[in-house]
Amino acid sequence: MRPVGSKYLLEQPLGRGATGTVWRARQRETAGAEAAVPGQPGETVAIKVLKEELANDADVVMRFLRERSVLLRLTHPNIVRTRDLVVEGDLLALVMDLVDGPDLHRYLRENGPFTPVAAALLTAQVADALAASHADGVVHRDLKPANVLLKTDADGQMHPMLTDFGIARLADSPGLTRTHEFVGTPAYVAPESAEGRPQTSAVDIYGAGILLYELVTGRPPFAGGNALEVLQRHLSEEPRRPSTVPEPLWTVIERCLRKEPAERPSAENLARGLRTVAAGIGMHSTPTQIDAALGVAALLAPDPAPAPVPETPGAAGGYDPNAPTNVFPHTSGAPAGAADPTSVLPHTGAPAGASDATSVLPQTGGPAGAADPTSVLPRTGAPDPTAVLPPVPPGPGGPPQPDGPHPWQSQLQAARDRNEQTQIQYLDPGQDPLRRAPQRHPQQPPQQPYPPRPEPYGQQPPQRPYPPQQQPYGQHGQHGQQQYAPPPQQPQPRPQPRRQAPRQPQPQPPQQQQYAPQPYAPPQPPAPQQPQQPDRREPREPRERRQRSANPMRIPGLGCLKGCFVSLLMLFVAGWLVWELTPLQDWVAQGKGYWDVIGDGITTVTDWISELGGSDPGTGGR
Ligand SMILES: Nc1ncnc2c1ncn2[C@@H]1O[C@H](COP(=O)(O)OP(=O)(O)OP(=O)(O)O)[C@@H](O)[C@H]1O
Repeated sequence: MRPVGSKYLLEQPLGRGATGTVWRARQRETAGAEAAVPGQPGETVAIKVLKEELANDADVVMRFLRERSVLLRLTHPNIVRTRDLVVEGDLLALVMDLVDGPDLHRYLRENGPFTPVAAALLTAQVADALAASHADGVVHRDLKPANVLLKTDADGQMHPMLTDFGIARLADSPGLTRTHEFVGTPAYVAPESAEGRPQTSAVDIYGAGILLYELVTGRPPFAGGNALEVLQRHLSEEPRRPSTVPEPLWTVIERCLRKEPAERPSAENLARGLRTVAAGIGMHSTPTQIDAALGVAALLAPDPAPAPVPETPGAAGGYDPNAPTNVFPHTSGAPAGAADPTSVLPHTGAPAGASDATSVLPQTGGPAGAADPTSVLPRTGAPDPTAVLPPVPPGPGGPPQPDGPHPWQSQLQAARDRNEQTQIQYLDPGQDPLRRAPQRHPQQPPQQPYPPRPEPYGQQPPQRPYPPQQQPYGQHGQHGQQQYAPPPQQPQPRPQPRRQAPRQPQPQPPQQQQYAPQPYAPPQPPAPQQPQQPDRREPREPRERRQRSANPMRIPGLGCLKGCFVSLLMLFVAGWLVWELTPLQDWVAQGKGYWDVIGDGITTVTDWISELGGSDPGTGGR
């Protein structure tokens, strides 16, 4: 068991993420006044120990200190509370409430998608948490199922708890993002983050839209392919409505996933809209509730003053001068200088004497032209591509100076260039040189050069096989958060056939029947496929089944049993013919040896020749 500071003992790792490892830990002593929750000796907590490379980054340490008061004061029933922040030597750790339950990512993997009602109600609570944090000026920026923990309360209900607030921002380091390419998860990244445009709290709404989509379908809308391809899809592809998503819920998802941040709803309106939808798509919805759900678009007004994300880590406000004294209580045993604020902060270039925590998230961006270092794609129209990486004052131990474009910039630019150069041309099959070659199967009609791509969501992961009366999420119209949470004592049954369902798609009754029988149009057919997927392979022609030879006498290379048998038969017959038709029998009877027989044969032939010569002397004498 490893101590963290003087107050905590790490007991057991709970999981590892991109930014660190989360441990189950125990409190040794009550923390000091600097902690938001002093805790009691023996209490169990969760501690996220940030990766060494983060802890060793002076810029990260500075922001860790600067934002501590923001993180510590962020409290909401759907936010995992940060109790304390520990800086000790080269260790940075966040002490949190321990949430005894799986994260949504794991839960989805193990239980399959949620019903639309359940997904809407769950996401509404996540939106509540976002509304609270946005009101406080804090943008999460890494919203994804893995960052939503499911907490089981005393009455056995589960609630979503948003965690990892501030971590994405802590990980925003020019040095780190240059060497580690990307902070964030491509499947959940908003287009403006991907492109390096200024970010606001609307990035969290985009994340909530992706999360909601994944809850009802089992997968995020833009997934598959490498990270770069996924980012491109965020930028250019419109999400399509899967047939299992009811229309009002799709209205919400679609609004959250708008490419233009200003068109996305505020977190507060999102929560309200989702509850309205949940009430109107249930099995027992009243006509009024159904009408309200169908008109949900009117509720989804954007945030008139979205919380901005500071563009440059070094330029965001200043640090709390009180913070070091609050945060370094455990450093007595640390190596000299390592945790000393005076040895860390000067390298960061942070303006000295900056004020309180509210200044951590300034209302204005950083220097013009600078962009968020977590941006992975170049800002459109930025005069200087290196502007993606803001200047960082050099200093011993400080992050390295940027000296060129971000690796992602070059990669994406190259990919874009490739895309622009590639012209899709549809060839007449008769003109296609590849098709002019002799055809193996001339009887087959020529195929289309680009057959339509199969609908990727055509095979939706199966929904939970709850009969309606067991649907824990189907009880709509009762807005209490307790209403839809699945009781953990009754783990969702997952009969074997469900697991196999994706491989053996069964004709299923439309999912909508389960929760919204009346108002919705029948599932729409998938939108026609854009023809710009040139790299889709044509489906392979089914191979002809190998057939056994119809000719029983065929001896392929004498390699088979039949061949051997026939060869033996032929040898036997040949042997018999030799025995019968040659003087072999006489020779054997006379006991002659092989060479005697040969010698006799030669003598016979020469005698016969000389006889021939002697019997026709006249011929020879003429
Ligand atoms: N407060 C907590 N209580 C209990 N378990 C937690 C807590 N916070 C995180 N975990 C668990 O720890 C594991 C790792 O969490 P972490 O946040 O590091 O992962 P991640 O979100 O995938 O990574 P990252 O956000 O750094 O990219 C997860 O499985 C999560 O369920």
